[in-house]
Amino acid sequence: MTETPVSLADLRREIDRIDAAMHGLLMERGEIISQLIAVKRSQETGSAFRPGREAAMMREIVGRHRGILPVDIVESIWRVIIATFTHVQAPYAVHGDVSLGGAAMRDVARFHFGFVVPYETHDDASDVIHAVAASRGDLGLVPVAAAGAWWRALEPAGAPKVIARLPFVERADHPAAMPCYVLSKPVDEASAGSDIRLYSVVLPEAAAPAPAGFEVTARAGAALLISLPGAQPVSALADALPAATAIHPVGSHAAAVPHPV
Ligand SMILES: O=C(O)C(=O)C[C@]1(C(=O)O)C=C[C@@H](O)C=C1
Repeated sequence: MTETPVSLADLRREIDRIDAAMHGLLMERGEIISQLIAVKRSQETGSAFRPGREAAMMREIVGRHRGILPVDIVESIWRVIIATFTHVQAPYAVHGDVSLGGAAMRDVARFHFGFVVPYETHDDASDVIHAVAASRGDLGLVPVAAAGAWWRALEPAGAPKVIARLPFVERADHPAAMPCYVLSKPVDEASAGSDIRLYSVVLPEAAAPAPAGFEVTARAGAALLISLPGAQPVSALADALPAATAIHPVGSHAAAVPHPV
């Protein structure tokens, strides 16, 4: 017996059913976010961002993804959902440092935060840090490779800190690939996801060698930005750098999600 081929109309009815279900679920998600706003207000203070939670969600989503839909789209859709629902909880803007290219920075901002969240450009990291510091709860985007010792402005206790590193999902052909740090006014480490802590280190002189066994994420003369995995205590850094004139925590971020996992 030959099977009756499924008609185009039947397939489109299936697509309509799935789209209606997805839209319904998104609206239901919105209702949960309304409840979450009330719970967060009563339990906590400060910013709505939970970058550690966001990284864990991306890990789950990328880990279970299968099929013909490119993982880029899945990542982008959920980034926009999460960023937009964060904006619904408490409006914020994203400030991008365009010193390494406006197009690449815009791609990073739009891919991860969508179009509802306002995006403003700045000529350098220092301007971004000022904008974040002067805001109620805005985010800054600074390329990891930005010039100068920009991270030194994050040293004072009340100054903005690194709370995430983008892209969350690490793969060779990422569509918004420029590595960037996300800055915000200080949040607690648990919220940021503390897989990797960042330290600003100042060596006694510009020519001094970087400490062996530590990942130097950025360097400008004597100023270093060092990434310390969660397992490595900061005392190890201090021990390796007896001559350092300063070691300051400047934030933390979740480890990237590798893809394929
Ligand atoms: O889980 C939370 O605390 C939320 O605010 C929800 C949510 C989301 O939309 O899933 C939004 C913002 C946070 O950064 C993390 C997740």
